[in-house]
Amino acid sequence: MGYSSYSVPYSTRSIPTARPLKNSYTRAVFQAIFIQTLIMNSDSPAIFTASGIHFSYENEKVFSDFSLQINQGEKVAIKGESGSGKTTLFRLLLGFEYPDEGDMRYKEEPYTTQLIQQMRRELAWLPQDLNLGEGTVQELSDFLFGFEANKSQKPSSKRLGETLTKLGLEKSMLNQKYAELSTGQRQRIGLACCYLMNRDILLLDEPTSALDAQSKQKVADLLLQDGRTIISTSHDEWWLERCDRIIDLQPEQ
Ligand SMILES: Nc1ncnc2c1ncn2[C@@H]1O[C@H](COP(=O)(O)OP(=O)(O)OP(=O)(O)O)[C@@H](O)[C@H]1O
Repeated sequence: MGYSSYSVPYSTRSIPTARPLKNSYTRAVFQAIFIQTLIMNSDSPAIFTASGIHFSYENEKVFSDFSLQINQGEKVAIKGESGSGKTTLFRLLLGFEYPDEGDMRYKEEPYTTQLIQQMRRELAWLPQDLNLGEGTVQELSDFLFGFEANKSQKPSSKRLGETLTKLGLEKSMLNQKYAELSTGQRQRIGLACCYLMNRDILLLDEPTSALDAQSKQKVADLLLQDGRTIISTSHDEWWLERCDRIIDLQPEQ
């Protein structure tokens, strides 16, 4: 079975908001600003363009004539039933898989080895089952920001602690063993590191799957409020409602 996609038009979605709105005036202003942002986004340059993609694993057709475009600054969520190809789509965007047919572009340039390397330096990817291994949260951050590509963004312990606080975690968690934390705590630590890498594009696999309502709100406040391009996969209606656009991977009729 192959999957095609459609995007839910903005007009049928509720206006996303990450903060409670105090009164109708605030709401009107916020909506005006938000609608303006959408209009600006529609003119924004394309970051990823996939046209007429066909992709199969050995015995499994995943995409058949699949196309999408994601523009700079958009907050896009990819949804679809289990096995519909969300992770595979990420792998295609990241250049870990190659389409059997079709055209993949990053910033309007066709994929080449060199372009894929450049693209990976310009984005941060948070996989769903992030296993950072042994060590304290501080040690793991030191490890991640020890890579050549991340060195220039290495946060001080103070900044790292402050970011954890913004996500509802205690600063003292820096000294705790990562492996001994809860799934939701680990998820927020991954999100904090992704955020601190300061890349223009974030690919987030199920960013709120293990979080309660309060923690989700903090994640949305941190990640959905700036001009970065955010592409996420999600089954979470709460998160989907707060993204600008949903790409729904639908089984072919
Ligand atoms: N490495 C692989 N080799 C062969 N088939 C694969 C491979 N990875 C995924 N598949 C198959 O491709 C299809 C799409 O898988 P994918 O992991 O992209 O779906 P998904 O939407 O991310 O699912 P989930 O929501 O369960 O994570 C599935 O039928 C899966 O079995």
